[in-house]
Amino acid sequence: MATTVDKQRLFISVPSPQALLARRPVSYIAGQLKAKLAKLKRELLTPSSGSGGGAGVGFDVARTGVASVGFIGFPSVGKSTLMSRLTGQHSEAAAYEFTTLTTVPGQVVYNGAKIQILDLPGIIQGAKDGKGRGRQVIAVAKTCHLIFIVLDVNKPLTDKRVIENELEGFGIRINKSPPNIVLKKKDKGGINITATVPLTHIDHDEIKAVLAEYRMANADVAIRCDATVDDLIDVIEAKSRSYIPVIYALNKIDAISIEELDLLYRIPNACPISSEHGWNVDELLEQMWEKLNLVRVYTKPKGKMPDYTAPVVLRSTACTVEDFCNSIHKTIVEQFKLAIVYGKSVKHQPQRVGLSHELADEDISAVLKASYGIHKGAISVKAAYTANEDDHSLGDWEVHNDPVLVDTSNAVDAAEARSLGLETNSTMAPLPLLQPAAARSARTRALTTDQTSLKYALQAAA
Ligand SMILES: Nc1nc2c(ncn2[C@@H]2O[C@H](COP(=O)(O)OP(=O)(O)OP(=O)(O)O)[C@@H](O)[C@H]2O)c(=O)[nH]1
Ligand SMILES: [Mg+2]
Repeated sequence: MATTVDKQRLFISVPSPQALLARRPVSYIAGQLKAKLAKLKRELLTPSSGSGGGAGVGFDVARTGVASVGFIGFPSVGKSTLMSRLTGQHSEAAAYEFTTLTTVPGQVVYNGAKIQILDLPGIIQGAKDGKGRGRQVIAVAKTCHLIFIVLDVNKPLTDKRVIENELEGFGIRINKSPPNIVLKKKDKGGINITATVPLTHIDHDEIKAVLAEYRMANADVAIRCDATVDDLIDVIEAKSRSYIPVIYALNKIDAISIEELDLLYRIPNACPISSEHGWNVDELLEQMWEKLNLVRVYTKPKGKMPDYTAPVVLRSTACTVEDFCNSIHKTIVEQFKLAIVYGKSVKHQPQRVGLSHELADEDISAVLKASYGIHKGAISVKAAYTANEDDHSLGDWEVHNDPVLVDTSNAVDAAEARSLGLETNSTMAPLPLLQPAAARSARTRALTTDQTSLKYALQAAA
């Protein structure tokens, strides 16, 4: 009898093989729970057929300029006052909360770049969970290239953390770059984890738990940073994450002492300002420029100094010669021959480069198109254009930046050519901007910048 009881006790105290298998290390369970939570959060924030987290009516606005900057902050911290100060665009500002109810767009031109500024309604704690119109507001901020978190220096600094949490909870990663983790799904072979640095925040069980939660049974995971579970989840959830730089605009410094101001300067990525008085707004713009990381490319007409007044501004993520050409006119790439570049992006000054070359800030670039050679007949046109005469901006650009080269020495009467503003020597001098009337003249039809005339010139020369 006693033996039976003992057997029963033994049976109860020893778990079954299935239970043993099911038992997982604590880190596995922690990873599983974090992954489950991240999935649920994403489902909550993903708009389901027209409702939910997307930007609603009056919130999303047409994007203009090369980059956009959104203002996020509690109500009445001075966002609209700052907007009016930076752009000259009036945005209603008042001493009561929730003065701004929709997105108010404006524009600032800085270093030749047109930057869109979006004044947004104030948000409150719980915004990401749908309080107020918080989700719509943060959804607009999530599509911006830079966010100004505007804080009132008279309010507790804990407000900064609250706003950061709201943005983080919405998938915005502040002043961070994507974690250096490469995840490759496979068809078979199980999970293969390699790490090039010691992992102090995560172990293999946790990684496997997260991958299992996302139904990844076969994958290569290459970790090249001391990653956390959240980093791994961010890589898996990459589609719903936005890595956006942030500047903390610490507003209303007119109401604090110099000693307090000194303390504010210690906060990283912060800029103390007074939008009402316009104090230190210049520094804010400088910081904005640095964070936006834009690339200015100056165009250079042949035989002339580069045009420093109107750079072509590109984003650093799309700054190849092809992007440069496309930002001027999409037809340029079709006729592209080579670009001559001076500046930081090239080893030799100047250097001939192709479409895939990446340009650097303050580079100087001249684009050459495929040449048309007409050696018979009256006029020799070495380079020609297909610009539409009606498209004035393109015509201007082309003539100023890649001028038609004309050898008029052997055919066109020197005096007549001079009266048309053409060079008459044989050195293939750049052709100045042609007047439409002159362009229509029969004698000079071949010299116009439109395609019809070019065809005529080719026929006449044949
Ligand atoms: N002392 C001081 N007051 C300021 C400053 N900037 C704004 N204010 C005042 O703060 C109040 C709120 O300004 P708004 O610009 O309307 O604030 P907001 O953040 O746009 O507010 P909501 O649209 O409600 O979210 C107004 O009474 C402004 O005059 C500043 O630099 N110093
Ligand atoms: Mg406002």
